[in-house]
Amino acid sequence: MYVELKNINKTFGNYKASDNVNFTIEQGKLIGLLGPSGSGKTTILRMIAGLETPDSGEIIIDGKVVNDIPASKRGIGFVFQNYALFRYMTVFDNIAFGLKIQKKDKKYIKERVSELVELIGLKGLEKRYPSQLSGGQKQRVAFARALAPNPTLLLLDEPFAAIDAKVRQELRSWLKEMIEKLGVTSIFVTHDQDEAIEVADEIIITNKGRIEQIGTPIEIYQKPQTAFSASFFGQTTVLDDYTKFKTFDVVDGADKAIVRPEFIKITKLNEPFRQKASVSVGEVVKTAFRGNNIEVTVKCDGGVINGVRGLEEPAVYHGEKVNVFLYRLFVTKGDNAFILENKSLTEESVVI
Ligand SMILES: Nc1ncnc2c1ncn2[C@@H]1O[C@H](COP(=O)(O)OP(=O)(O)OP(=O)(O)O)[C@@H](O)[C@H]1O
Repeated sequence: MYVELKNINKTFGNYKASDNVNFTIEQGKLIGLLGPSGSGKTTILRMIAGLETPDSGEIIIDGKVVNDIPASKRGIGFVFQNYALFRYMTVFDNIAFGLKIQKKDKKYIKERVSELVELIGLKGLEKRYPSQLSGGQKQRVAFARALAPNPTLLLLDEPFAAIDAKVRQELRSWLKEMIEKLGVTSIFVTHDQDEAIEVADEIIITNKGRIEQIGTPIEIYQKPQTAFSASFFGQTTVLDDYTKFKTFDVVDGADKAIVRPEFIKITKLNEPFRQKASVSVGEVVKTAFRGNNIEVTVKCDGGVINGVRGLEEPAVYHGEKVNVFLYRLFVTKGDNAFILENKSLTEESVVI
């Protein structure tokens, strides 16, 4: 394991920003720390960097406990959301900054900076000042500056937050490619689920100072282990009473049932559908064109749910009665989440 946090606690006043945080990260992985505002993501990053001290617990990097090692000696690169470039320094000098502090010789600095300028695709702009760069370019320079001293670990705090939507998209894929190519273990903080899904090899979900779940984006999306991960991730609707939908097991003491649009099949009454015997009938209360599909909101006996229909399927209209079939749902009980599959599907597979 390359980075390990063991029983980390950190309190600010009477607020527990880290509550017994434990996780391990393998070398070369790109990890997303994802959670709502105030859930303790930045605190974790700052403790790893050495900018904040845990009240208890151990931070281990490359097999060594680093709690007592100052930030400057941890060999970590840091990229902040607001670029934090030195305004009165050129691109070259910004990137060279860490190397000058390390007292590297001029020849080495020149070579290293030109290698990095090439890597970030800004060759020819070495003499520009930050004010003469776009947001995306500034963030690339910040990335190169953090990489210049060959850090063993790269920490990025909301690295895309200050960048406008279109460039952000480009920068995300660029960063992912770059980190894969360099193989440097990296942890980035985000509160944006799409960003975490798209960029991270693994996601650590934080909530109220605790770790809710750790896994690949697909694992967390498909198998949320806690009530929080089930409702935080993806576009969800909560049902009033899932037992009104046919062929599901009933969980004693369940609090909520959560569905995602891809768990639902909405069909017209006369449309052929294999599980027709197990559908519920609902009424369309809203339709919205979403570019690559139509979002359809249906009021059923068990609650109001959102599903999607493809653009090539026959249209459904406001006020129309439709069939609704739920493939699966997440049921929460306390902090736990369970996945319930529609029994009509399993029964059918037994028959086959
Ligand atoms: N130096 C500090 N002094 C006092 N309270 C702090 C300090 N740093 C963080 N906190 C508090 O600790 C909690 C967790 O903060 P943290 O910045 O780690 O959350 P976050 O998940 O990164 O949130 P955001 O997405 O808003 O940045 C917050 O309630 C915050 O106000």
